[in-house]
Amino acid sequence: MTNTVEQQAREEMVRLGASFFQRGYATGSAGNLSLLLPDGALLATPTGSCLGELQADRLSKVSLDGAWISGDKPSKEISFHRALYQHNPACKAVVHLHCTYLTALSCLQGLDTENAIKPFTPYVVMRVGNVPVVRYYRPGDLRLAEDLARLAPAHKAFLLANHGPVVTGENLREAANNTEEMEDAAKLIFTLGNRPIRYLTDDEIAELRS
Ligand SMILES: O=C(O)[C@H](O)C(=O)COP(=O)(O)O
Ligand SMILES: [Zn+2]
Repeated sequence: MTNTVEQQAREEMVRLGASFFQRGYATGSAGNLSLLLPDGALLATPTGSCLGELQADRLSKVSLDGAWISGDKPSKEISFHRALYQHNPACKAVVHLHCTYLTALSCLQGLDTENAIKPFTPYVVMRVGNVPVVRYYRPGDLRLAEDLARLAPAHKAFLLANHGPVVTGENLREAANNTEEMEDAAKLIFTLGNRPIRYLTDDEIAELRS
């Protein structure tokens, strides 16, 4: 019987997965979630699982160095989740989705690889700062983990080219909120289309970061 804190973490992952699925942020078996447990192990969604149908007692438990401890077989992308925890101590949870607008953004040519979401509202800056783009690799390729490990010390959120977002947080709820804020920003980008945007000035951005 897992302890109360772990059991609550399991139930929160199931609840947030279901919320993402019911609101259309996740479909089919796309996406994966993880969080850092008090004992230093990771709780993660099993490979091939539907975020809308997670079962608390079947969630994958994995050590930070990658040993499969219990539950169903972990996500094929557990390597990039681990890389984020190992290279950014502030990272306590990771959300990866194929949500529509961020995935569409990830497919555009000519993205600024330093920051895919040029600030035009305050919220992405306030929540996650710049969102670097990781070049395309097939899902599960270990080079995703290598590239994210390099970016992790200085970033909280990332856009995998032609794939979708990877977003961290100090807990799973914050990583989810950060993800949803980014998806709203991406939706605004496509809503605004070719209309001239008044981007935030450097001073306005600096003020948000102070
Ligand atoms: O987000 C996804 O669906 C992953 O990119 C993927 O390919 C599936 O991986 P998982 O092993 O089901 O987490
Ligand atoms: Zn994916």
